[in-house]
Amino acid sequence: MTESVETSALTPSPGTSGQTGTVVRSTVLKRLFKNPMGVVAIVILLAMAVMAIFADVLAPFDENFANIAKTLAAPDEVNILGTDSSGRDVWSRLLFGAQLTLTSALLCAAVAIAIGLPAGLVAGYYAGRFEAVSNWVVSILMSLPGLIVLLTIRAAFGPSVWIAMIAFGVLISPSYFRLTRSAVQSVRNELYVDAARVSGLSDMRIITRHIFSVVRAPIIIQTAAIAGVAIAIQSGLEFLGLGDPAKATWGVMLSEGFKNVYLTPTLLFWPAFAMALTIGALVLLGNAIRDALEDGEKIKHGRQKAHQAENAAAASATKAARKTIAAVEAGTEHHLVKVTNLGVGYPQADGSIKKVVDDVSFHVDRGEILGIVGESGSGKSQTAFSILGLLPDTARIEAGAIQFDGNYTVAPGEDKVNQDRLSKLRGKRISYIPQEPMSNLDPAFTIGYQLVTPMVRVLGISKAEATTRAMKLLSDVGIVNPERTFKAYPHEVSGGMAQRVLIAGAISCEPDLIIADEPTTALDVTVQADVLDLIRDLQRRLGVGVILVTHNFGVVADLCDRVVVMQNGRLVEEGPVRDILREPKETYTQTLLASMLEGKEPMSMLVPSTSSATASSTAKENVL
Ligand SMILES: Nc1ncnc2c1ncn2[C@@H]1O[C@H](COP(=O)(O)OP(=O)(O)OP(=O)(O)O)[C@@H](O)[C@H]1O
Repeated sequence: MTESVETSALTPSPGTSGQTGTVVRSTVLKRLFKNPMGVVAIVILLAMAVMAIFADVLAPFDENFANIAKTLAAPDEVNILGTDSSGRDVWSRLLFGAQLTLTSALLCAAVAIAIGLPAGLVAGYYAGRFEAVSNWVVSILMSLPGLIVLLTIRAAFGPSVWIAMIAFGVLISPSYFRLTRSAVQSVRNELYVDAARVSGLSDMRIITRHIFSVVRAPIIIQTAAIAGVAIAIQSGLEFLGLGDPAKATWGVMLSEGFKNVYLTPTLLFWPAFAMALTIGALVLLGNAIRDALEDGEKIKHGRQKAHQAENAAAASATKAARKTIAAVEAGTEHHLVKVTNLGVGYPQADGSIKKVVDDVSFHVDRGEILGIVGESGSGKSQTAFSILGLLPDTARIEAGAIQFDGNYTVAPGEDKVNQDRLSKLRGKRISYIPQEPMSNLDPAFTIGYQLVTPMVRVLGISKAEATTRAMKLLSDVGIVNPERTFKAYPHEVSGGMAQRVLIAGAISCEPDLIIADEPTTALDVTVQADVLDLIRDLQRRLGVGVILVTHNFGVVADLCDRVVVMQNGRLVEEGPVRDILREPKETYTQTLLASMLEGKEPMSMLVPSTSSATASSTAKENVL
């Protein structure tokens, strides 16, 4: 779990799950170095850092060494950038200025992080009183006029750049607080955080290990921006003459340069140039990090570049293939759906492909219910989504073909589901019953509206006609009071009713194929049987083909004609349900069957029952 959490923090794309955080971190760095913008920014910042660190060695003079015999001098071999109005070497002051300006900017960011980050983490995670109090403090800090506060502090403590930057760090800390708090709020109820809690991890460990990883990336980006702002603010104050004249900072140099702008404009140019370069590099670095973290896109582009030549050849082959895609393999046209050697994969950050469906073949005919069964993660939904054309953008069809009613939706050689072809079928000839009824109904519209609109659009019937039809459909799916449900909003009906509504929606446009993805998982056991009966009944009446995705062999036994068993993305066994239930050939199928609730003895019987064996075998026979 830790790995996936770390991964998700750095690479929001789902396509990276399953990798270790280390792999992802190293690829983020790799991508950063591949980005010219990032490289330029890093080179500039490194150069500035070297200037600052080795100022004592690199500077030919002390920052305040003044040669009054040589004021406002033009550049020569001794003073390579000339001298200022007091005869001080501009190059030496620039170097010492880099030291002070950069470290004080970092101090400002460090103070802001030290206050804003932990407060944001705790407020976001615990909410409640701490969050309320922090919000108050943050509101007060944000309402303070920053410049006036800094001027007051300067008046009270003198012209110390350190004190000014610490104060500015405090003033700017709400930006870190708010950033962190919102990021934490968005994940604190995620299942993996709950799982970490349930597994007994302490709050501190959950926050530092699971939650902190979510804010790490935005904090880095924010810090690049804040450091730039700190340099600008600090220089601004010094430019106004509020800095310590005894210290060489870029702001102080700017102020002095301005006084002599007509005599020696370069005095103003050099510190301004150094500042612009540094702030620009910080902004570029922030952008480059952000781009490097936008994993999915980058992987896509990276792969596109890496395979440009390959793709060009493939594209022309695909074009040629497209012209001839109309003809599916002879003798297979009658199948409603035929999936042939399907492979689905996700490109990973390290350039590899994570195969989630591998060499899967099956077919579904009209009037038939095919069950796809397998444990969680076996690739059932990915197979169903390939047929529906609902795979995420990052997914690639690695191999094989899919045909619907005698035409390819994914022709051999194509690496994406053809959305042009699918959009003509989806919602019209192919419909979908999802797993989570509630989250698939829009809470902003009534159920009636959500049923009527697609019918008007797809079937081209009038609104009145669609309304009558919707009422009938609601009654067909067993809703007792169709009028009331029609007018209700999704939150006003139960989960079972919502699933019935979705089933009504799925059959409303008279499809040829219904794909139901775990249609009963989110429902109460008492409602599950009703919904399964309803699907069976509708399928018989309407003669549609159904693909039922489930992890439950009991559902398969109840409903399906044939079954496909999947494990780790591969097809393990296929056949008529009766045969598979009676004589499963593969060990995996036997294990799945054994895990069915029916046919099992209670695990902890208080009184051993001699009749349990008989009862369990009777239960299994009932299933069969
Ligand atoms: N966007 C994605 N990027 C990378 N891998 C993914 C993505 N979506 C799914 N997977 C992976 O594909 C594999 C198969 O997932 P799929 O959803 O098909 O499983 P399933 O058998 O339907 O399981 P469940 O019953 O839990 O939904 C899993 O290992 C999953 O992690």
